[in-house]
Amino acid sequence: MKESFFQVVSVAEFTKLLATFPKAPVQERELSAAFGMSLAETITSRDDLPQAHRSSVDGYAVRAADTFGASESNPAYLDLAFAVEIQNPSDISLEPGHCAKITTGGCLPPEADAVVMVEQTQELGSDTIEIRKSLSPWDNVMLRGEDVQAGENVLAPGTRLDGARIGLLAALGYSRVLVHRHVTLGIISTGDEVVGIDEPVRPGLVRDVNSHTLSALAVAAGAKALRLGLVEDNLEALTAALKRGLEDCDVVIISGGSSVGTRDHTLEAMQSIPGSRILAHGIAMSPGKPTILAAAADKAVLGLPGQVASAQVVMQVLVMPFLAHLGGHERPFAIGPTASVPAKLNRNVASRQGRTDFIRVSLEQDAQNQLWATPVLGKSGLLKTLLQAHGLMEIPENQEGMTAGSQVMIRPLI
Ligand SMILES: Nc1nc2c(c(=O)[nH]1)N[C@H]1C(S)=C(S)[C@@H](COP(=O)(O)OP(=O)(O)OC[C@H]3O[C@@H](n4cnc5c(N)ncnc54)[C@H](O)[C@@H]3O)O[C@H]1N2
Ligand code: MOO
Repeated sequence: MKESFFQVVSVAEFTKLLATFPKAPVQERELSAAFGMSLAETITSRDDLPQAHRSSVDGYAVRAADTFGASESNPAYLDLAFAVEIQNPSDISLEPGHCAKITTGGCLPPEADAVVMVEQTQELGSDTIEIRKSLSPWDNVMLRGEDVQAGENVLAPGTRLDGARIGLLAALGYSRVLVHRHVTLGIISTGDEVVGIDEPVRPGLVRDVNSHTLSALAVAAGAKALRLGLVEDNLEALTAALKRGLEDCDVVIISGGSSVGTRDHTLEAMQSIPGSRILAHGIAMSPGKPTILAAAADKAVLGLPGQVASAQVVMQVLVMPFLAHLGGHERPFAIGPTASVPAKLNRNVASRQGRTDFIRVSLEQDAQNQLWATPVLGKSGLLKTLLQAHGLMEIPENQEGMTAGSQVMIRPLI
């Protein structure tokens, strides 16, 4: 007789186990190739950014006090002293009653403390400028050090390099950075009935959905995905595929065969790897109960349920944050790849205590911009529920369902 699930853990315990796996090694990379990766060093600014007070408009640098009270009907008149060249800051001080022509990004001359936009001025001859606007000190000026001050620690290890942070590193002159290298996830699909997506099917055969959805989601989590092929329900074949996968990848997922049926060999294949340890066989969650976690040396092997919706939910809730953790991201399990959105539940949902439920929900906005979540209930072997759902609502294990009207947080599906 087959064993039943014997090491069922809570979602929180499973997450803790995932967090024990070491982050990917550190490598130096061109900034242009580091987007989405996780920083492995502290970035300290060598300079003030901007390095000087810079104009944020095209116009005239002035002493703000010279414009006080100026308006369309009562303009101020200033003498044009000189024009500032954008690449060569002027060291000539701006005298009272004078202004200097300046372009966007130009450095303010000494004693100037504001810039009036050209649209609010009129040239009167070649050396007198009519100013029709009263300015406050530092109007239209990007102050020296306003972005970053010299010596400031601007980015911490674990920071994900998004567009804004790539821009900051470029501005600070970091053409190469230390990051955690990409994590490679290998995916094995198992099952005698599972065939390649180019194959014809008949009743009894299904095309391999899981390795395609899981690899797409791995890429969305910042990892590289390697589909390691289809393996029949055979322990030797599955063990051999897993061994090969562990040579080439940081993590291996086996999709299918994780339950306790006569043809479920995932657990045994994991146990066949010398020195491996089964850390969990079963999670107190739905869908996704038949999920397995093993450690082979310091690499993780995950057995995911074969059911298409279950595999995707486990991937989104647990494996994608895990890939982010391995990739070096800070707090990957707390934040996850995407933020949750608040919504109101529009009907009661039952749930069993002692198990975390991830309910698929569709979202709709009403005329008052209130987001309403409707549970999409259905079988985990069908694709339909995920096609109709926009997100997942978590019902914690200590709760017996949720009542209509409750404020809930929805984790968007990716
Ligand atoms: N006695 C029990 N039986 C089952 C339990 C249980 O607690 N006790 N849990 C059920 C739940 S929940 C799930 S989920 C499934 C998971 O089973 P496996 O992980 O062993 O998956 P398989 O049996 O291999 O496949 C299940 C189902 O999914 C289809 N499948 C598999 N791989 C793919 C793929 N790559 N692409 C598309 N579809 C795939 C497969 O044909 C099966 O229909 O266990 C229950 N049983
Ligand atoms: O736990 Mo299964 O993964 O519900 O379909």
